[in-house]
Amino acid sequence: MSGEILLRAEGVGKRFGGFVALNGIDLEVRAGERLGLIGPNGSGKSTFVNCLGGSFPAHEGRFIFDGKPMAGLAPHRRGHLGLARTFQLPRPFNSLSVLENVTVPLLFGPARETSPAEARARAMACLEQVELAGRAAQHPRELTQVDLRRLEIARAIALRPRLLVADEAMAGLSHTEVAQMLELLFRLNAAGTTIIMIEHVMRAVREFSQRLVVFVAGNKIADGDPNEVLAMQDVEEAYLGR
Ligand SMILES: Nc1ncnc2c1ncn2[C@@H]1O[C@H](COP(=O)(O)OP(=O)(O)OP(=O)(O)O)[C@@H](O)[C@H]1O
Repeated sequence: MSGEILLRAEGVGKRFGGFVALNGIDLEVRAGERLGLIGPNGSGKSTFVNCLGGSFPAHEGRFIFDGKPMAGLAPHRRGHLGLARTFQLPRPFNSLSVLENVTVPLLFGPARETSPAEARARAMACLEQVELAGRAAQHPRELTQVDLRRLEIARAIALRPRLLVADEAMAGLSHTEVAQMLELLFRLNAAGTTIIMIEHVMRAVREFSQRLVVFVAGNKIADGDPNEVLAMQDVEEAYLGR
């Protein structure tokens, strides 16, 4: 099921002033894998994803994605290479329709050679994948929380990423909605997308992850089988606060 190494983080470190947000993180993700990344608030999960996506540079270490070092590449170039993410707080263009929200990145993003008609068709296919096609003409403010998160995923998968990082896609959703989002992420994974799930909803992480990584205070303290990792005493103490 899992293949070659798609992403390798080597000694990634990030400081904000004197504060160490990430401390020499080593991590490998295999193609096709479903990886869960958990940790208490402020443990560095989003900082790791921001460094990976190129929002800001790591102070030390490097990311190698699909065999290519990512240092110095702007976020849109990384998107072009097959990296995508969703954000904790969905940030759609509120003045555009749902369909336009997915079309625009295709027209003006790295794949801007796409014609408007092709972009529209591909955007519609993405909306179908996330079961939002029926709301294509609506505006984001008319969407429920779960549909906003579906839209966030549709925008992220528009460029057909090899790796999708879902950053707290379940936050604020009901039990049923969490199940629906899980089903969607499983489907994307089955279609070949490698997924890193950053999540506080433990039920979802347990069900989804083939492997679990734990960050605490900028350090990776565990990396392995989810049940074994969750049973580790320092994970319980640090993460679950016992
Ligand atoms: N741009 C920034 N400037 C200064 N400090 C920052 C910045 N971004 C993050 N931090 C700090 O780095 C630490 C790690 O934050 P990060 O958002 O990566 O944690 P997280 O594990 O994603 O937390 P959460 O689960 O709450 O989203 C926190 O102490 C945070 O305050």
